[in-house]
Amino acid sequence: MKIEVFAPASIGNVSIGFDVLGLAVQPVDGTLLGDVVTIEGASENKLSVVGEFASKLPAEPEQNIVWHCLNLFNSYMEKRAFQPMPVHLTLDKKMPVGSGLGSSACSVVAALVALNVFYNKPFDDETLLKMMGEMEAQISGSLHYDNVAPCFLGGLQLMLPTANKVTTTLPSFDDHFYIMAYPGIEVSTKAAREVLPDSYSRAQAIEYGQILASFVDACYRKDEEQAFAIFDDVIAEPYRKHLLPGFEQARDYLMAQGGLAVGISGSGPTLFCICKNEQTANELACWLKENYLKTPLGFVHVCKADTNGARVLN
Ligand SMILES: Nc1ncnc2c1ncn2[C@@H]1O[C@H](COP(=O)(O)OP(=O)(O)O)[C@@H](O)[C@H]1O
Ligand SMILES: N[C@@H](CCOP(=O)(O)O)C(=O)O
Repeated sequence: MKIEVFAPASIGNVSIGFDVLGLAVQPVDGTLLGDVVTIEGASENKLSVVGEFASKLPAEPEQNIVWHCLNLFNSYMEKRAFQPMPVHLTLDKKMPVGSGLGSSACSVVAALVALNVFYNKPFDDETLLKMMGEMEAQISGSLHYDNVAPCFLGGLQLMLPTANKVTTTLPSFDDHFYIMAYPGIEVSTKAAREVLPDSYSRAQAIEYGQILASFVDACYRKDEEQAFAIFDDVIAEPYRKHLLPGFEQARDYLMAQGGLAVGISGSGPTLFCICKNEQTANELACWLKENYLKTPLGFVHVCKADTNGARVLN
């Protein structure tokens, strides 16, 4: 039996919900923007890494997060007195690393979903999410679910403060277009977390809470005007924007040309821009290709919300 699982790219934070809001996205042209993990039985555990961005990962398979996922999954199996089997995992690394597109989350989610399907789903979604969070924390230095949750479950996910339920799906603006512009340079999530202040003022806390609450309320009422009226990232963008060459100029241009909102996807350097109609999205995508990309590895995709999340391909 051979199982192939795809896990999509995501926008961490979505500007206004630092560590607590995330949206899965898929290009409208059908490109698979995400990682694919294939699993099959084998005589011993093995990980092969292929794909466009395979060379950007550690050469030793044991240092790949997919290998850590296998070990973690097997330890959960043993705790439940299930006997894990040796498997051959193949990671098709389609996602650039350190991109702000939730690249490590794609590998983590695809690997853990593939393992769970291979063993006929011994673990429920909540248990899998906890495993995914643990793996993401290992890479970025602290626990945040805003990439793994949308990547796994699809759509717009709001992380909850409760212990027994990690995330809930918000009604998203599914008709809108999300332009994703990856400039082709790397920004490490761990390093981009280290530039943030340890504490924020009372005024900043009030502003953050008010903007996020206003957006969530608007999602439920499909009130686009309220949702995007104030879409300011007061937690991360002011401290991270210097890591993204040309971000401020691009944001100002895109907003002046009809973008509804512009922000840093995850910890960057990918920029996202939300548009109401496809023609504007295509025009702004062309401008970003010419003005925001820094190396030949960069790309721009016009996307929609991916409401499916991780899925078996075959
Ligand atoms: N399968 C994998 N996918 C992505 N990164 C991986 C993987 N395995 C190990 N890594 C390492 O984890 C780190 C991921 O960096 P990070 O900035 O968190 O990426 P991203 O923001 O794109 O998720 C890099 O040092 C990378 O070498
Ligand atoms: N909330 C995190 C999101 C990181 O996303 P990534 O795609 O850059 O890994 C943060 O902003 O640190």
